[in-house]
Amino acid sequence: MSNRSARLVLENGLEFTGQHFGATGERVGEVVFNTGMTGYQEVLTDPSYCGQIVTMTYPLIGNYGVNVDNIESRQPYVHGFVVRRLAAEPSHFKSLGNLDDYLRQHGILGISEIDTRQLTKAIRSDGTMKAVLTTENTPVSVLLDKLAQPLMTDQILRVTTPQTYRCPGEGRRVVAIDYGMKSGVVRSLLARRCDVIVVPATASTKEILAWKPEGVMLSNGPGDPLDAPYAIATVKELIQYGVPVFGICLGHQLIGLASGARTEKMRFGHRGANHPVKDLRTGKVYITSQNHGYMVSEDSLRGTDLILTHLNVNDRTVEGMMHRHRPVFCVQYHPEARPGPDDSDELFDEFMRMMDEVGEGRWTAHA
Ligand SMILES: NC(=O)CC[C@H](N)C(=O)O
Repeated sequence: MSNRSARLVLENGLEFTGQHFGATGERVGEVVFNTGMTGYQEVLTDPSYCGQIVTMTYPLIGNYGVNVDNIESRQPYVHGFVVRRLAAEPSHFKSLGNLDDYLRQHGILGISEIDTRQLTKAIRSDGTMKAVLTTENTPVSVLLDKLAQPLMTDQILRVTTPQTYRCPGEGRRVVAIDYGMKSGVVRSLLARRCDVIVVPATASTKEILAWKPEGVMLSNGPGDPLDAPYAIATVKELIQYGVPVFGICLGHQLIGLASGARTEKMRFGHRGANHPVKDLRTGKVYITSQNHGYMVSEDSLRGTDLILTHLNVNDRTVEGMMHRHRPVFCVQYHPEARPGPDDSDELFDEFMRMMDEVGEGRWTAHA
């Protein structure tokens, strides 16, 4: 191989050769595709992608460079980044540098000049697969042996905040459980003047309630929700206690599991900025930002206290639920947007109203 070349090898044996950018080395992950035309920096820094190699279906990436505003966490968490063409000379008034340098600084491997259409079609037909991205000369047989090993299952613990911290505000006190939270979630709460206390994923119910929260926010996060039994147990206790709870993405899945519903792995998931979701309560359709590979199974809601509130218009999968007897609701998509549309921003207002109603003793169950 030339010293600029890199390879992406999938567990089904498919091999792509391209040009490397960013860091060098070898890294394994689950290969997934995102269909957003923009938003690569938000994708790179969304901790929900920890453990995954992401390919962008839009063919030109890096064209507006990198800046300090479009980040969703402390650092990029993806295990690799795959693009068709990397823009050599970015142009944007906010741009502070290029993607190549940015990924190198953060130790993330990138590969360009890949037929991302073929790769995406392979993922769509064979489902999400393990893959290895390498700039080394490792023989394919050795790479495939590596792929035979199970992937990590402790992503949440790798990305959650090690310590509790506070983003002060004058308004309602919200404890946000950080399972790998995008900063957009805190930003949306602070925009509503909330006093936000961010706690680690392993925080106990007692620790959470000691803050006397008016509401609890369950964040997005990486991996299979079944790999976090400690989180399912805490969410179950919080629901029983009766504190208002709003869950986003992984938070939604945890509410499902804590209430006796099931989750399952999707064939290739939803990752992009234009997924249509219908609010069954109003009939209104929203264009949503999404990033998930697991979902709550609709048939498993039967017999639980959860009511289906939102459905994906493309494939009719569960996109939102609320609790019959408790002030708890959640969505599988991202009202905090970034990347993607702000259409669902009002869900944060719904959370504010719910906290007011509970605080003033006006909240009534749905049953
Ligand atoms: N963005 C998220 O919270 C993703 C949730 C979960 N890790 C999934 O892939 O389904």
